[in-house]
Amino acid sequence: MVLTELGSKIAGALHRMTESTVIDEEVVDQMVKEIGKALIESDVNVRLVFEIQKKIKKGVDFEALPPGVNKRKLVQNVVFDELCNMLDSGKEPYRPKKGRPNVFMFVGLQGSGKTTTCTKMAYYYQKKGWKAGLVCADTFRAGAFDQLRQNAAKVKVPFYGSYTETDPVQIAREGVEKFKSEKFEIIIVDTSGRHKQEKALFDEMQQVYDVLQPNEVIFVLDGAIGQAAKDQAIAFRATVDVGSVIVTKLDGHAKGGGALSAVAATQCPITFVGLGEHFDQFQQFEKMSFVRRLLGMGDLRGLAEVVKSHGLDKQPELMERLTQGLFSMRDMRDQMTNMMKMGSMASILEMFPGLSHSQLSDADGQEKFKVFLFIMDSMTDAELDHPDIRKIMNASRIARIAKGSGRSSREVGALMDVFKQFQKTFSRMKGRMPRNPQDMQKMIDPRILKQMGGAGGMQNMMRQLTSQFGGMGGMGGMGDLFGGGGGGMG
Ligand SMILES: Nc1nc2c(ncn2[C@@H]2O[C@H](COP(=O)(O)OP(=O)(O)OP(=O)(O)O)[C@@H](O)[C@H]2O)c(=O)[nH]1
Repeated sequence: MVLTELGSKIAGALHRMTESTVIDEEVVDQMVKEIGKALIESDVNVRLVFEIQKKIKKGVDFEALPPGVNKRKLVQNVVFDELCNMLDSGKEPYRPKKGRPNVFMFVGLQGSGKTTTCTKMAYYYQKKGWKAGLVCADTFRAGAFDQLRQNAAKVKVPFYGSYTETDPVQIAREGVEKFKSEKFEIIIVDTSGRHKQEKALFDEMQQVYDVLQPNEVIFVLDGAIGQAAKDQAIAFRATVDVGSVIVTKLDGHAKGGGALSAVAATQCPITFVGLGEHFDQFQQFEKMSFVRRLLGMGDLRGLAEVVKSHGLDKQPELMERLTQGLFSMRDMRDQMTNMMKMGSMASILEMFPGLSHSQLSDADGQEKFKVFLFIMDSMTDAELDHPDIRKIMNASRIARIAKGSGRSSREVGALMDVFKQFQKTFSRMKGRMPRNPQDMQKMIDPRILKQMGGAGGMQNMMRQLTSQFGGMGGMGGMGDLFGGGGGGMG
């Protein structure tokens, strides 16, 4: 889970603020204090935290507000914006281009997760239909060749390396030339992360860089180091032209907020984050999506990507029913089976509005899901297909299912709770998503609409969203998120 603790603390502070009967300066001050404390605990630089606090307070200057403004919404929006600003590097990373070679050189200290991340990125692009290849130019660490080769084999990405060649520059050049000649589009070069001396490491990096002239140098950074990330990023950038950063190990590390904000402060865009050891525990980093997930607001864009990359959008019947708010236990079983194939559940669940800070997010989703699948295997067809299984559940059914699956009645109850959450999420989708820009316009607060550049700006945004989700059902618009018509996640 991405920074669960930080997210739930900030979301908690916001929630307490919105629950107050009157929203005045005192209430906002308390919320700002709590948010600051949560950020500092996540190792965000103290000075930056003070700045954020000041900006939030300035942004919610009640005295300057015209009457009738919804203070709760305003405060929420200001906090959201300031968190996004904290993660904004202000620079755009290199965007690979289809149909031509895009060479990425990975740099980073040993143990940062560089080799794993090379594989994750190759796999990420391969799943999206790009022709990706991996080159091992780490000749210093004895096991590096085998590690990358085995990783590459696991995700079925072509690999280039040499057991015998000791010159990293030579291998990098040969590997990249080979992949270029075979019309590979994403060519990823893993370089060494350690040397006897730091200078030797930086010299080697520079030599590989000079020869390859990569399209982008990606600096891989361990998120667990918190705000110390700033010095590391600056040191690497002083040697090679680092274009972007991938922050790893954001799963379960309390200091992740510090690392992310520190990197942004160096004006290096973060492109992806690593969320576990699995090759698909890897997500594109986009500040607004990230903050939405952090605060438990869900992330439609990320969800759309997952839906698409796992072919869920190609199950029209299911999608049609989901968008009508119909969701049976069998549907949940099918989806859990699909999701099990993808590694940890946590990163998927946090994309669901309302599930982000749920009981499932903290625990190891995989293990819990296995138990749930055992339990569902002991249900009858009538139970699995019932439009609302909770209506027919009673003590004797629960006891029968528990006995049949070898689990406890409490675990059957927990499954029913999770089912309720899924059902709630999907029923919220029902009929909520507008099908065209005009409908959407009516739903949006006029001040926010103004910020979006008025009706024209919003239509532009809708068009962008349509093209983003366009391949998912052919009908266009976010209403097609799940391939069906009319639904949405509001
Ligand atoms: N929890 C977690 N572990 C990760 C993540 N990324 C990598 N790791 C683990 O971190 C450890 C080091 O990763 P490597 O990929 O071998 O690191 P490296 O930077 O290539 O190391 P050198 O080759 O020695 O330079 C491995 O155990 C990885 O499984 C992540 O996002 N989350």
